[in-house]
Amino acid sequence: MIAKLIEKIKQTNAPICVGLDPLISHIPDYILEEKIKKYGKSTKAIGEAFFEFNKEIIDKTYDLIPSVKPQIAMYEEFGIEGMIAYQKSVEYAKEKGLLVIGDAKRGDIGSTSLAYAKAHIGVSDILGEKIVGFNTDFVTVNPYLGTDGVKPFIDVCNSEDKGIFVLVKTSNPSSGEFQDQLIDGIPLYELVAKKTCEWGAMSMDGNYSNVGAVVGATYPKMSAILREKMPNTFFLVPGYGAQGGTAEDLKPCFNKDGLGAVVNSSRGIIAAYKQEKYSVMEFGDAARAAVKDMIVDINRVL
Ligand SMILES: O=c1ccn([C@@H]2O[C@H](COP(=O)(O)O)[C@@H](O)[C@H]2O)c(=O)[nH]1
Repeated sequence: MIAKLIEKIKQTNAPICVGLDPLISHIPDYILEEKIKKYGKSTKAIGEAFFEFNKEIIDKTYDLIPSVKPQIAMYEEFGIEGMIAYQKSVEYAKEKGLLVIGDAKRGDIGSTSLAYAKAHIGVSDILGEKIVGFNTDFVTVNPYLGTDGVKPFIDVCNSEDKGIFVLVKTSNPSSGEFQDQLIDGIPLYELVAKKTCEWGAMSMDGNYSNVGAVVGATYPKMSAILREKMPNTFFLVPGYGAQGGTAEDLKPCFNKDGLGAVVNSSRGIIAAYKQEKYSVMEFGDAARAAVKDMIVDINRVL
């Protein structure tokens, strides 16, 4: 699957994914009011509003980008109706030819991880009938439980041609609390990186592995170390834009061939219409313009 992502990045010349992280405060009033009129102040209204919002963002950007990354938490907040909006958004993005990275940060004991892997990137068997759950192309994985918590995801990557991104060095301010702790003189994030490379060797897809790494844009010195230690690992890089990561900060995430990373921006794209020059009706056009700016900004440093 990573080879497909790389192919689409080359086609679009855009190593980016648009984060579909809707919040009620992102939804234009005219959409929210229409849904509330129809369904009342309910989770159904929010789910419908989220899908309409995402659909417009996808319609206005799909020809420019290789991928989207819906953040499942934003949908889970609204229970079943939120999850329906998640699934509909995943399906719609795929219909438009986009690859979908489900940001769910799953991971548990082996048997439970297998269920998560099947739910997000795999297939399940119902009395001989094969069915898919969310059917995303990639899912983010929390490695805290170790190899038996990650291996089921790798098995599913291999059987279904899918991919995962393992949390290695996250973008948030407190990420160092655990991730930077030294163990025998080596920071934990480097140990996780080493393990991720070992896991990656079990699922190579061309020059890169289907087992990628989440590496935050906000720690460029650490990204440089990781890039050197993980030459065959593709990075999913959050933290650009709203969290302060700049194009210069992203540079170390890429290999010399200009590949090796896909950069996420969520609020920076989907809430771009909040700038003064746009009206609320133009939220899709604002997202398109923000994507174009992001592509130029990143290509400038590659
Ligand atoms: O280290 C991490 C891992 C995941 N994320 C997720 O990426 C987006 C970032 O959103 P922005 O609005 O572009 O800041 C969000 O879904 C996070 O949960 C991350 O930020 N850092």
